[in-house]
Amino acid sequence: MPPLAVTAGEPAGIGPELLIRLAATPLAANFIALTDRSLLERAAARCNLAVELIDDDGAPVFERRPGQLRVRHIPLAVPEVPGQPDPANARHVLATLAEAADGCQAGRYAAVVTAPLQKSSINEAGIRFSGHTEFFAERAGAEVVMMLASPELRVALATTHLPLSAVPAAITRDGLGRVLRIVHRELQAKFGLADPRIAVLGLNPHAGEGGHLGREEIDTVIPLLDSLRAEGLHLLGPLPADTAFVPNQRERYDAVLAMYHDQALPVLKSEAFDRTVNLTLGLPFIRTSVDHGTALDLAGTGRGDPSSLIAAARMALTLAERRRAAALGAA
Ligand SMILES: NC(=O)c1ccc[n+]([C@@H]2O[C@H](COP(=O)([O-])OP(=O)(O)OC[C@H]3O[C@@H](n4cnc5c(N)ncnc54)[C@H](O)[C@@H]3O)[C@@H](O)[C@H]2O)c1
Ligand SMILES: N[C@H](C(=O)O)[C@H](O)COP(=O)(O)O
Repeated sequence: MPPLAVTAGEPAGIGPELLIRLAATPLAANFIALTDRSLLERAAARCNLAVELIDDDGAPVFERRPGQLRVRHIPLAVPEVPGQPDPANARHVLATLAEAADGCQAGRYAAVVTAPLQKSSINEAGIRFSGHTEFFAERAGAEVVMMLASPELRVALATTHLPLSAVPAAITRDGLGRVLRIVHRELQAKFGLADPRIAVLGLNPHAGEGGHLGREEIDTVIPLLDSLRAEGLHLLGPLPADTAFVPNQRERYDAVLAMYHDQALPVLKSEAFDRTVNLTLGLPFIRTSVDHGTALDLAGTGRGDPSSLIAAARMALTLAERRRAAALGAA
């Protein structure tokens, strides 16, 4: 199988140090880091870890031993200062994402795993950018859905990185319908659920309280859910978001569709910050990521927790092996 591409994200964040910690694990996967080699050397020194960096020469990938990391060198514009993102490096960060996406599409990489980047720094370089999810969607020409998943809970988002004031207008019947179909299809394909049960949250408090606290549920969500149920999708809701995550509710669904970013991610991040993975549904390639940001307060200390990156790498490996087995079975 081709290697898994891993990006380092924001050079001044904890990403490069997390890549070094990932390389030190015995995880039975071949990785290729898409970043600047000297950035990784400095990160290894900060972590006090000896990692053998091997320049990628395009040769077939060897069996990786713990402590080894293959590197495709993509140069920084300026050396990093931990904790202080420099917009001069924004194009470097985007070049690593472009190589990851194009390499996955060309079959050079089996999947991409991304470390966190600093969205504000890319915007400060004058480049409009709202996240990896949107970048990869545009690069691949695909309609996608963001999902964050822990071993206990999966949450997909109807809207991602946009101001809260823009959310109600972004919840349309067509858009929500496309999102739900992608989530349904990907729960089948990626998680092996034949008849996935999706709980859809309301937008308003108490799912609109019968129209007294907002009409989006009555005007948009309920008619859509009714029509998708008639197509055979197994949908619950719209459920009031405040109680949708209590234990007896969780038994009723395989995934939740939240209307906006902060409606559901705090639940997941507060209970499983170290084992949640961000994955992009709908792409023609496999992409997983951490559930946290650049942690600028920890960058350079070597103390960032690599658990979410390791979980993301494990999930990417599982999904890539499953995809490969399905392709071989179909051949
Ligand atoms: N996948 C991504 O690229 C991604 C994900 C989330 C946030 N971000 C970006 O990261 C930047 C900073 O975001 P933020 O400050 O809201 O959140 P953050 O996750 O960077 O930090 C929040 C708190 O959690 C701690 N923390 C985060 N990850 C940790 C880890 N692995 N180990 C130990 N502690 C950790 C930090 O030290 C901080 O106290 C923003 O630009 C945001 O957009 C990127
Ligand atoms: N919404 C994500 C989170 O809160 O973890 C994060 O911002 C990363 O999104 P991208 O994978 O699109 O960069």
